[in-house]
Amino acid sequence: MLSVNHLSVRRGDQWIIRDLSFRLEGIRRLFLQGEIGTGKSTLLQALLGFIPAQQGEIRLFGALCQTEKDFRPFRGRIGFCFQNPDDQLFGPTVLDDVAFGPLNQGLSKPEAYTVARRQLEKLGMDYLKDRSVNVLSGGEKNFVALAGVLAMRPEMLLLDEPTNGLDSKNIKKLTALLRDLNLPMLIASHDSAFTEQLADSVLWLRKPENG
Ligand SMILES: Nc1ncnc2c1ncn2[C@@H]1O[C@H](COP(=O)(O)OP(=O)(O)OP(=O)(O)O)[C@@H](O)[C@H]1O
Repeated sequence: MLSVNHLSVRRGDQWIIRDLSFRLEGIRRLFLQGEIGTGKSTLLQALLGFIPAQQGEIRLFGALCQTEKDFRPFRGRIGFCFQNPDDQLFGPTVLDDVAFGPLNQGLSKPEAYTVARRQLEKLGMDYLKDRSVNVLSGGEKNFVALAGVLAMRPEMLLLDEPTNGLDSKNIKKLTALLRDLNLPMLIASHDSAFTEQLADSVLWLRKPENG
């Protein structure tokens, strides 16, 4: 489903990821951990082709992805939540935002809005549906961004710090929700309790030698 072989990624004049290899197969939850700045977000973005890799191989669903164009057909099959949900919410309302993905996938307007409403209900967020995305709290934004991603029925999830802005009750809710999804997922998280609850395995990132 996802395989990474000897991947190296540079940002500016610094190597951020050096010679990294791993695979994500089956219904597994692989967590990315490491100190701040060790490249967790960089890796997730490289896996979607948003940041180019200098060396190594990324395969999505078996296909070798090298240029940005190679990644495009797979982005609709992979649900990605950015570390900052403001980077992916554009509304205007919560319901419009969640319906945007299904509309883009070719559903009719009534179908897309039905899917969006159901997804918000599943997350217990339907009470937000008519609100502007600009007035949501940080935690609400996280859940709405996740609803938008799940409404597209992804085959794999890449989540960047999904517990940011959530209180313990909502971290529990998110944990249960992700466990019930039965999807392969790669999750960057600094939250050790959340990781312990969900991770099948953990990949530790370290700062590479630069020079
Ligand atoms: N656009 C950029 N240009 C140059 N360097 C960048 C850029 N974006 C990030 N970096 C650097 O790349 C390194 C890795 O950043 P990244 O955000 O991937 O780390 P992270 O492990 O996700 O960190 P955190 O745990 O704080 O979220 C950091 O040193 C960061 O300063």
